[in-house]
Amino acid sequence: MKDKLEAIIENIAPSVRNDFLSHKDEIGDDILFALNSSFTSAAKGNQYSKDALEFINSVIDRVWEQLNVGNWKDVPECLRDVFAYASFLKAMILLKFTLQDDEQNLRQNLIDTLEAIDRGLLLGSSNRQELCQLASALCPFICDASQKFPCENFSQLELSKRPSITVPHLKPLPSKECPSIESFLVDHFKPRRPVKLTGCIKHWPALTKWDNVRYIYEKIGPRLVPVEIGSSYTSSNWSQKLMTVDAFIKNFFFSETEERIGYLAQHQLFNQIPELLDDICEPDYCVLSENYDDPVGTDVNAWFGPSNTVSPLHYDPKHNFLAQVVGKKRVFLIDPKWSENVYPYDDFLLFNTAQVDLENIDYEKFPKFENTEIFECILEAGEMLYIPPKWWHHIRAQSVSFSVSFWWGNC
Ligand SMILES: O=C(O)CCC(=O)C(=O)O
Ligand SMILES: [Fe+2]
Repeated sequence: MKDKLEAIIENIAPSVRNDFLSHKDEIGDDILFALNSSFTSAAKGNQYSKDALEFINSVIDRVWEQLNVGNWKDVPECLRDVFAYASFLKAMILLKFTLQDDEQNLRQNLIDTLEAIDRGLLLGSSNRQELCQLASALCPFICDASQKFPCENFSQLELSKRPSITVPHLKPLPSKECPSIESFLVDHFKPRRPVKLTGCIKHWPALTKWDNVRYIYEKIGPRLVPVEIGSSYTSSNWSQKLMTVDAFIKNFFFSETEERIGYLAQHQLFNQIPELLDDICEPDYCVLSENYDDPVGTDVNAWFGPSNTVSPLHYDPKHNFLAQVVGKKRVFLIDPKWSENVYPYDDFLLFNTAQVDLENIDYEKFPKFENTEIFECILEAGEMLYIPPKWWHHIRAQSVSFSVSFWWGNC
């Protein structure tokens, strides 16, 4: 194992160094000095590495503070690059310790190393390929092959115990079996009409693999991911925390005492762990676009959680396929022509979220909602829901659920 890890670092370290040296003008002299000297000590792997670790930690702390100032979209790219370089160097230094250290500290050192890499991937923007490669090489050494789980498959876990909510004026959403791209274009994409599609993702390996607890544990268990905690993002008890997938599953799927809901929601898991892309496939319909002159990619997000996660009524600006891989979800959809009836928040952060809560509708406060037409659909594993841009949707998981969303269409 040590030889393999050593070889990987030797192989990718020079390209990381070349990368930050080529950006030296944007990085600034003091940070460049810190990165360079950390690199030199880490490469030597001698007793100076402890100082190098402190040094690089201070760079990481400093950049982390700067990353947390203001709005995320305004953060300069170069700061995120520096965060990635520093994270890689921290991982390199920690791995050098690991390679010199005795077996006793080995696993903990590897866990700390992977945490540094994942933080680099979550907040940084450079050297993604190198960080991903190192992370996936570390994972098998951290997983415990003798780990026991309370059940083999997620779908064996008890179904939702909460009473289902009552919503008036429900209409069932139409469903189609794998239409041609042409008929999907004419009947749904152009007129922006939602539909449930069956038979389109049945070839995905994820459909059989992701229900298996051991598969998920071995593939992504040690990885650090953002988890939303609380009943929904509009509630006052809501927070976000970074934790490993393993801890997330233990605390929020298997624990009998945990009352709170945890949700790995709207996370670009496939950018962080690209090997998961082998298990899924972008739907062919995503070739459709509203503007072919200015191609933009598809945003792929993971939504993984226990029963009863709720995404409250909101809309998104792009076309969306929500593909259900494990478990089932109940979805409510409302045409944008009824937007006034759902009382969108005024707040600039929540402008795409409705004040009307479908879990508990307050008709006195929101009288116009009474006459709103609502489509309902139960999305089962193997099915895919087309949600057109600006369509309001409220989604509640009725079991453990793993979905993948594709936001696409360039509008
Ligand atoms: O599945 C969910 O909880 C929400 C999904 C969603 O809002 C989306 O894909 O845009
Ligand atoms: Fe959404």
